Amino acid sequence: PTKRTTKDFIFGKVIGEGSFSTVYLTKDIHTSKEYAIKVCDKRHIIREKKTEYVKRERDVLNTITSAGVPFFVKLYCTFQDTDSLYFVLSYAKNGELLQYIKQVGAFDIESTRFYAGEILLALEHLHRLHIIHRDLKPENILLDEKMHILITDFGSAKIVVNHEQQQKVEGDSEVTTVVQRRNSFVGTAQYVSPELLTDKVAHYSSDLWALGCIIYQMISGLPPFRARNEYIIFQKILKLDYEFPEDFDADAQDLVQKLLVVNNSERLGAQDKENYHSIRSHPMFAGLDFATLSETTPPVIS
Ligand SMILES: NC(=O)Nc1ccc2c(c1)=C(Cc1cc(-c3cccc(C(=O)NCCN4CCCCC4)c3)c[nH]1)C(=O)N=2
Repeated sequence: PTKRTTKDFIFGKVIGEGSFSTVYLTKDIHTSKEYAIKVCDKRHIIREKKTEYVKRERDVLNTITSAGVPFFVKLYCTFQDTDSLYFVLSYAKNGELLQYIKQVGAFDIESTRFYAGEILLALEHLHRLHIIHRDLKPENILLDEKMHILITDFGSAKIVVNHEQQQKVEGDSEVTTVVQRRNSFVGTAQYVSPELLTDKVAHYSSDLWALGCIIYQMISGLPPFRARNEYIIFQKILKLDYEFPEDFDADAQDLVQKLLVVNNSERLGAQDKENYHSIRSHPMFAGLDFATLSETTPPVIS
């Protein structure tokens, strides 16, 4: 197939902003299909030394798209011009999960169970592909026209090469990258796991920590670790300094407490192999049919 160019698309409104990218709603002039095009500014990427991140995002998106697993944005094609790189991605008509949490303030337990279940299935697919997301948060969990999730933004993802549970980031460049990443965690500090703050090691269970934070936020409306600046948030994370509101669902509280464990190897699911059966079997998910979830009509968020 011939390489696409911007002339093949009608660019619409901005639907996402990153530190060196902007996401536009677009329409393919040949098929009238809608896509999201992520436009990355080449000069900014080079100046901020982010070329490795962009290459990794492309590689991870290619791996996920080729695997044909549900619950992730797909990468349809890429192209570039003098100034920019273009990623043509799935358009998630209903936007970010975060906007729904803000709109309704707190999900009922049925919606929380459903979306926590879809996120868990997505993490099983991702981790089976030996990929750690490392920046999972409600802004990166999108909702398609049927209100199923599509996870996006793999700029911070890690491809686990030694297939161990733990990916030791070796060499100064990695440590520097992680430190830079920690600094670049502005706005997402609330979901970062203790191990990413201390020994700079990426684990599959780092994504399970983020799941715990997201379940807490779906029910209470806010993330568990909150403060007026990142440094205090990091301190609270390392001290496990958070509380549950009075009326927090008991099963959800028990699951969150078993995911928000400082020692990542003791986190629920951390020792599971094929799938996260320890988490699937938690009372929070009683009655949820994981095998048919992606074909089930989602509950109306309320
Ligand atoms: N960093 C990234 O990779 N970012 C990406 C990548 C791919 C991608 C991406 C971001 C998308 C973001 C997106 C944003 C939106 C969107 C933006 C603004 C408004 C709305 C919107 O109003 N949706 C209707 C539902 N809302 C729900 C919340 C209350 C008001 C009504 C959607 C739709 N999709 C997308 O569709 N595809």
